[in-house]
Amino acid sequence: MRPSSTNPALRLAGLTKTFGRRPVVDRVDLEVPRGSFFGLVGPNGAGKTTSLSMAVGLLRPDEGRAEIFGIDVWADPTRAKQLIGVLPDGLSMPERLTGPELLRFTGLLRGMEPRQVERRAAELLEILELDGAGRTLVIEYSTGMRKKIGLAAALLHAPRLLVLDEPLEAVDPVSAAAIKVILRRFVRGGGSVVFSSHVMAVVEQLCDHVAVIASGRVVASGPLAAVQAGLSLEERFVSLVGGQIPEVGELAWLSS
Ligand SMILES: Nc1ncnc2c1ncn2[C@@H]1O[C@H](COP(=O)(O)OP(=O)(O)OP(=O)(O)O)[C@@H](O)[C@H]1O
Repeated sequence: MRPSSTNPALRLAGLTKTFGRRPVVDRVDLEVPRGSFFGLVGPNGAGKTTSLSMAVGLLRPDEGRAEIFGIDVWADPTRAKQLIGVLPDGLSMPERLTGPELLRFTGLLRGMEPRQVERRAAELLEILELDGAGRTLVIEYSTGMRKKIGLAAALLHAPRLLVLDEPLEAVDPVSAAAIKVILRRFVRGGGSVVFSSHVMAVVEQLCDHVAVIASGRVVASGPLAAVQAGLSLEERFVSLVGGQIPEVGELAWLSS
């Protein structure tokens, strides 16, 4: 099975999710072109994680569609999920396994050949500097180590699209550099990446496309330079989202 050659890597159309009475994702339309490095930014609670969860088949939308290379994620999840690697927020994964065991488990679940799993797992553990923790259970991992093993699990089957929720959060600078190298190489090799981040500098450094989401709506989307509109991404973000630095003068008790 080959993904159709004309469809974007990811297309969200009218994606909507309501919790309680409030739509937290409100008719989101988004296109991630194939071969792009796509950044999704937005304030806390904007709906990034909820959108990405619906996009990859982890959370059922109330309305709208999510397509991966033209395949409807909710109508044909098996085909769609073969094409993606996902690093979800919060990362629920089997924790009473070591890193190598977790990758073996993931690879075999994906139907991979055991020797291929071993080979790729060893390479990923080494480049992500997790090989020294070969006997440590994932439950004992630090937050950054969990991100890294989650990323390794997402990469193992060589997907065509990576969907990553804050992949660099809590990751040390050396590992962050390794992750950036891996992701750039993945895109150079024809893969597509969409990731959420709060770090505008990282998005500017890595991405060729970006979307800004606020209160569940996409307020800007397209090639990075077009969205920036001559400003830094941070300035543009603040102007789009309408943020103001809050008054903190009342916290007098913080002064000694
Ligand atoms: N399961 C849930 N039940 C009720 N409300 C939820 C649920 N999941 C998310 N929300 C709400 O939906 C809104 C969007 O949350 P979401 O996690 O998608 O935002 P986000 O943009 O990823 O935020 P952050 O940048 O802080 O991670 C928030 O107001 C959140 O409280």
